[in-house]
Amino acid sequence: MSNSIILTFLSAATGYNISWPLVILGVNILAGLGWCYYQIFLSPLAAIPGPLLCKIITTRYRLSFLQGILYRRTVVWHQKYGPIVRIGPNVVSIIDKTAIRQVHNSYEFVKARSWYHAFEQFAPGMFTASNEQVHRQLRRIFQPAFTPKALRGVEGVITEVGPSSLVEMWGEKLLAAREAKGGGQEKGVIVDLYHDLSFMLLDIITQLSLGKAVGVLKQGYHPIVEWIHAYTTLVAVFTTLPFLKHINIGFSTLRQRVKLLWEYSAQCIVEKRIRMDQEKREKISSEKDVEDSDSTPTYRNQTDMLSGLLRAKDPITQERLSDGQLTSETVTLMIAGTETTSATMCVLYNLLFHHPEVYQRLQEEVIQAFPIPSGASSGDPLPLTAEVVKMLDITHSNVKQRVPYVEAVLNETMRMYPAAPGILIRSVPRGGRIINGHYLPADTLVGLAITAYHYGPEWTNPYQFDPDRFVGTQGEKNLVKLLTFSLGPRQCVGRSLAYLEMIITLATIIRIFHVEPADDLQLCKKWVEFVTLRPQDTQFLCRIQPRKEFTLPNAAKC
Ligand code: HEM
Repeated sequence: MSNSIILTFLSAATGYNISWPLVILGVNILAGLGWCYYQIFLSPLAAIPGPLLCKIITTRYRLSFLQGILYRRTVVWHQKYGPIVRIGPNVVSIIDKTAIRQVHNSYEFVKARSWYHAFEQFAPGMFTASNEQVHRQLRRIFQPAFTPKALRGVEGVITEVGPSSLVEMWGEKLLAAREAKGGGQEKGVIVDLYHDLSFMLLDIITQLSLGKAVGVLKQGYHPIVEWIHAYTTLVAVFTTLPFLKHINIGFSTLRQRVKLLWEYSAQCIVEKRIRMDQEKREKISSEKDVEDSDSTPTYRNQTDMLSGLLRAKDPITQERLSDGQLTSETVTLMIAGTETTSATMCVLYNLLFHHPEVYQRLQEEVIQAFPIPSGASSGDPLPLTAEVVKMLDITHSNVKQRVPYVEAVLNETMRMYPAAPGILIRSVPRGGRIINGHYLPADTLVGLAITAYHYGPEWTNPYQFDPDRFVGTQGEKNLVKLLTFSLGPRQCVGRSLAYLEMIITLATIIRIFHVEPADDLQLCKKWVEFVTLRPQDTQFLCRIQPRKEFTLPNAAKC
C-alpha cells in the first residue's frame, strides 16, 4: 500500500510514470554523484592535487597497474601535480625526501594489508608481516645471512652455479650451432638473455635457500618455474581484485601449483636437516661446514645459506625458525630474488646498446682489469669452461676495486629502471599525520613511487643516462639518494646479494662475450612494470660471440 503511495507521489511530482527500477536507478545515480562530490570537495584529501578520475575511483590506478604502466604514469603525474599526488580516493603518492623518510624510516606506517595481502600465500612472513615484533624477529634471524661478510662465504658457490654455468651453457650452444653448420665460421648465436639470466638466478637462489640448485639453467626445465609463475600471477590477480583472495574460489590450477611450490621447498628443508644431522653424527668436516647445532652460524665457507638458517636463533628471544616459517621465507626469497635481478641486468644491456660510448668504456675497463694470466695459455684462445672463468678471478671485491665503473653503470640503470618500482604502500597510523603539509587521516594509503622519485627534483638531468653521477665523491652522495632497494627497517634484505650476483655476472659476461641486440625489435624493447620490471614479451634476444681470447669448449671437435 505504502509502496504504491510513494510511486504515485513521485509520478505526480515529476509528471512521469515512475516504476521501482527507475527509483533504484535514480537513488544509485544520486548516491554516485554524492560520492563524487564528497571525494572532490569534502574529503580530507580533497586539497591534494591529482587526476580527477583518480580522486573518485580506484579503477584508474589499478588498471594502470594491470597494464604495467602505473609507475611511469606516476612520473608524469608527479611532474604535473607536484611532490604529493592523490592517485586514488584513499591513496596518495609521495616523492618528497622528507616525507619519504617520515613514512619509511620507522615501523609507524605499516605495510598496507589491502596491498601486501596478495603476496601472502601462506603465513605472514618477512615481506608481508605488518606486526613490528614479528618482522623485527625475522630480520634478526635472516639479516646475518645477507651481510656482505656472510655473502663472501657463499661467493664461490654463487660463481659456480651462476656465471660459470652460464658461460659453459652458452659455450655448448655456440658449439652446437657451429656443428649444425658443419664447422663453418659461426657469427655467434642468439640467446634469450632474460630467460637465461632468470634461470641462472633461480639456480643460485635455490642453491642458497634450499640447499640444492634445481639445475634449470642447463637442463632447460624444472616445474618450479611454473610454480613460481603461478605464484606471481596470483599476486597480480589479487593485487588488482583483492576480494578474490578471500573467497577462495577459482584459479584452482594456479593455487595447486603454489601448493606444490610450498611442498617442494618444505621437502628440501627436511632433507637438508636430515643431511646435516647425519653429517654431524659422522663428524664429517666438523671445522668446515658443520658447526655445532647449538652454536651461532658464522656463514663461512658455505655451499648454501640454509644450513646457517636452520641453526640460527633470534639473539634476543633465543627462538629458532620453525620449518613452516623457513619454508615460507625461502619461497619469498625465490620470488623476490629472481626476476628483479635478471630484469635489471637485461635493462642494463639495453641501455648499453643505446649508449655505445658507455658500452665501449665498460668493455675496455673490464678487459683491462681482468687480463688472461700469463702462463695460462700459449697464446691460443681459452675454452669456455668453468676452470677458465675461475682463472679470471672475477670476484665481487676485485670488480669493485679494479672497475668501479661496473657498479656505477649498474646504479644508474637501477635509478632509471628500478626493478621493484613501487608503489610501496603504507598505512597512516591512528590519529592521522601531516605529510608534505597535508593532513592525512588514519588508514590513508601512502605510496612511495620509487620510479617517480628517481626522475624527480632530487636528480640533475634525470632523463639522461649518466653513470658518472655514481662515480667518486658525487657518486657516494648520489648512492645515498638511490631508493631502488627502499629504505628503513623494511628495505630489501637481499640488497648485498643482488649487488654481488649482478656485479660478478655482468663482469664475467662482459669479459668473455661480445653481446649485441639480436635485431631492431630488441633494440626498441619496451619494459613493463607489474610488481617487478620485465621486458614486455618476457624475452630479450641478444647475439653473443666469444671474444678473440676465448674459443668453444671443445674446439678440437670442429
Ligand atoms: C635488483 C634486485 C632487487 C631489487 C630492486 C629489490 C627491491 C626491493 C624493494 C624495493 C623492497 C621493499 C619492498 C616493499 O617495501 O614493498 C624489497 C624487499 C625485499 N627483498 Fe628485494 N630487491 C632485489 C633483490 C632481492 C633479492 C636477491 C632478494 C633475496 C634473495 C630479495 C629479498 C627481499 C625481501 C625478503 C624483501 C622484504 C624485506 C622486508 O620487508 O623486511 N630482494 N626488495
